[in-house]
Amino acid sequence: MRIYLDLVTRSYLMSPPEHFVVEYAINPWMDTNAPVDTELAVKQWEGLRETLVRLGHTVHVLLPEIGLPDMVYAANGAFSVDGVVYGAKFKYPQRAAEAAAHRRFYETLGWRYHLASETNEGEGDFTYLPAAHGGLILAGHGFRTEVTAHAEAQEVLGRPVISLRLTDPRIYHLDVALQPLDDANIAYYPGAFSESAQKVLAQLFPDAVVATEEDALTFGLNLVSDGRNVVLNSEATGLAASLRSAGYVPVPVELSELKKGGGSVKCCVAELRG
Ligand SMILES: CN(C)C(=N)NCCC[C@H](N)C(=O)O
Repeated sequence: MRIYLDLVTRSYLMSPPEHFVVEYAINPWMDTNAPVDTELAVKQWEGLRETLVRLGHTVHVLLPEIGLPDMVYAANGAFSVDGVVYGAKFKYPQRAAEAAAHRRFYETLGWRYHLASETNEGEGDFTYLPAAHGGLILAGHGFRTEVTAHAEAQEVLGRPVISLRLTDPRIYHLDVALQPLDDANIAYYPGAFSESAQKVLAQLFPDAVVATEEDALTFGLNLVSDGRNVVLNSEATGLAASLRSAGYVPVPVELSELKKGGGSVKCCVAELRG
């Protein structure tokens, strides 16, 4: 039987997809000719927000802005650890203005905000495990975040950063390939990483839930876990079964419209680590 030591109430930031459309293509999932149902996207997003609230968590809402259709992917706006925020600096100009909206939010909370010099996409490519090896940041590079941002994040946040190179363009952010399940363990798909990164992950996380390519491409790993409940895309039925066998409680949600922009559960949810 699994004992849920890490189960605490968490705080999240989400931004509703009121202006969500696919009018540019900056990742392999985006097709500007495929119709998007914005109303359905809002309904599905609301289902995700309600799920997190029902599980006992706090969800703050960042007002969406006209002309920033990807703002719904709130995880990409910053990365915070212990009330210190490393701001995003987006790779593509289409998303650049989102960083300022996130900055205003964190400054309202009174958190210390650091403006990044290096290109990075917040929690898209950074994650934190407080109880792994004394507190470890895992960071992806290869498609969006520059590896130089990993060193900058380590300086700003004062935690060791493990750099992991991503190699599959369909899996262009770390949070499509790997997510923490609790404060010390992860689920990940090895095939998304370089051989060396795979060795590093196997060494650091011998008890990880190892996912398949299908789990990753159904955006199953783009999950939000509170240490017990794992909220994940309803298409990822294989990963849900693996998580259940490992002692977690999968909580499927439908987010088909937001997959058209190249994201799912985790992309829509920034964790506020105060
Ligand atoms: C899980 N992923 C990939 C995220 N963390 N974010 C989704 C960003 C989608 C946006 N259209 C883009 O391409 O930037």
